[in-house]
Amino acid sequence: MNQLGVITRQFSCSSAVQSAIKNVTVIGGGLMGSGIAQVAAQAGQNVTLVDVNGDILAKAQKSIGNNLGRVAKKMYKDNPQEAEKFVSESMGRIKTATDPVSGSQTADLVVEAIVENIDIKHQLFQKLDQAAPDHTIFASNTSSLSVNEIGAVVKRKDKFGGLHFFNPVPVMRLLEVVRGAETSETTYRSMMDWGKALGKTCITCKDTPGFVVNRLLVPYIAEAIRLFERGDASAKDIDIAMKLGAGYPMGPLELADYVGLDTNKFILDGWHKKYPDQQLFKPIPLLNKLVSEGKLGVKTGEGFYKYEKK
Ligand SMILES: CC(=O)CC(=O)SCCNC(=O)CCNC(=O)[C@H](O)C(C)(C)COP(=O)(O)OP(=O)(O)OC[C@H]1O[C@@H](n2cnc3c(N)ncnc32)[C@H](O)[C@@H]1OP(=O)(O)O
Ligand SMILES: NC(=O)C1=CN([C@@H]2O[C@H](COP(=O)(O)OP(=O)(O)OC[C@H]3O[C@@H](n4cnc5c(N)ncnc54)[C@H](O)[C@@H]3O)[C@@H](O)[C@H]2O)C=CC1
Repeated sequence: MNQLGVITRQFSCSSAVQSAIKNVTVIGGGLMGSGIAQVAAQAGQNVTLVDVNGDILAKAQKSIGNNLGRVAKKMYKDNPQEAEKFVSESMGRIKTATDPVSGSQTADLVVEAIVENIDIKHQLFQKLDQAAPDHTIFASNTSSLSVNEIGAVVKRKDKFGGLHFFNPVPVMRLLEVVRGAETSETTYRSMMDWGKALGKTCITCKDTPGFVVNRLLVPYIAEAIRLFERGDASAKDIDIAMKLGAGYPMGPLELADYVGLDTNKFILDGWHKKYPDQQLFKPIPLLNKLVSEGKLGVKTGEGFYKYEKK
C-alpha cells in the first residue's frame, strides 16, 4: 500500500467476476498493447496480439515473458514449479499475427492500442468493421482522442467504446470504461465485466477529453514543465516536492519522461487545436524543444533526466 492508501500492485491471475468475452484481439503490440495482452492472458483469456511490425511482436513476447515472470515470482514465492506453469500457460494463450483482419476473425472483443492518430485508427476500424463477426465489440485505448470520433467510421456504433488502461498495465489497477454517445448498455456492461475479470477496478466516464485521469494529469504535468521552464525550481526538486508533499509515486517530470515527451506533446497539441482558449493546453516551448531534439524520455535515454538505454 502506498502513502495514499492505495494498493498499487495487481497480480491476480483470475477474478471472481466472469466475463462472456473469452477471445480478445489486441491490436498494437507496443508499450500498451503488450501489457493489455499480458493481463488478459493472465486472466485466462485467449489472446491474439496483432502488430504490423513482426519485430515489435517478438519484442512484445519477450517483455510479456519477463513481466509474467515477475508476477509469478510473487504469486508463487515458495513454488517455482507452479510459477513456471503460470508463465508457460499464460504465454500459451497468446497468439501473434501481423494482419489485423485475419487476427480478428474469432474475437469477442478487439482492443485497439495503435498509434495515437485518428486517420490511422479510422483506416483500421473501417477494415475491422467489415471483417469481424457481428457480435464483436470494438474498443480503443486512446489516451486523448474522442471515442465518438474514432468510432464514427463503423456501422456497429452500439458496440463501440473506450477501454483506457494505464502504464505499466500489469501494475496499474485502474481501467477507465468510456461510453460513447451510442454505446449500448449491453456493450458497456460487457466492457465493465471484462475489465473486472482482468482484476482491474473500473470507473465509468463519458467521452470527454482525457476522460478522468488524463484530463487532470496532463495539465498537472504541463504546469510542472512550465514551472521548471520559468526556473522556479529544479527538475529534481519539483519531483521530490510532489512525491513527498503530495504522495505521488513519481514526480511530474519523471512521469512525463516515463509516459514519453512526444506523447505529452501530442496530447497537448491536439487539445490546444480543439480548445485554443484553454490556457492549460497552450504549447510549451521547452517541451517542443526537447521533442524536436529527440529527447523523448525513458524510451530514448533522455528527457528531463538521463537514463541508461535498455
Ligand atoms: C498517458 C496515458 O494515457 C495514461 C497513463 O498511463 S498515465 C501514467 C500512469 N502511470 C503512473 O502514474 C505510474 C506512476 N508510477 C508508479 O506507480 C511506480 O513508480 C511504478 C509502478 C511505475 C514503478 O514502481 P517502483 O516501485 O518505482 O519500481 P519497481 O520496484 O521497478 O516496481 C514496483 C513493482 O511493480 C512491479 N512491476 C513494475 N513494472 C512491471 C511490469 N511491467 N509487469 C509486472 N510487474 C511490474 C515490480 O516487479 C515491483 O514489484 P515489487 O515491488 O513487488 O518487487
Ligand atoms: N504510452 C502511454 O503511457 C499510454 C498510451 N495510451 C494509448 O495507447 C495507444 C498505443 O500507445 P503506445 O502503446 O504507447 O504506443 P507504441 O508506439 O508503443 O505502440 C503502437 C504500436 O502500434 C503498431 N501499429 C501502428 N499502426 C498499426 C496498425 N494499423 N495495425 C497494427 N499495429 C499498428 C506499431 O507498430 C506499434 O508497435 C495510443 O492510442 C496511446 O495514446 C494509453 C494509455 C497510456
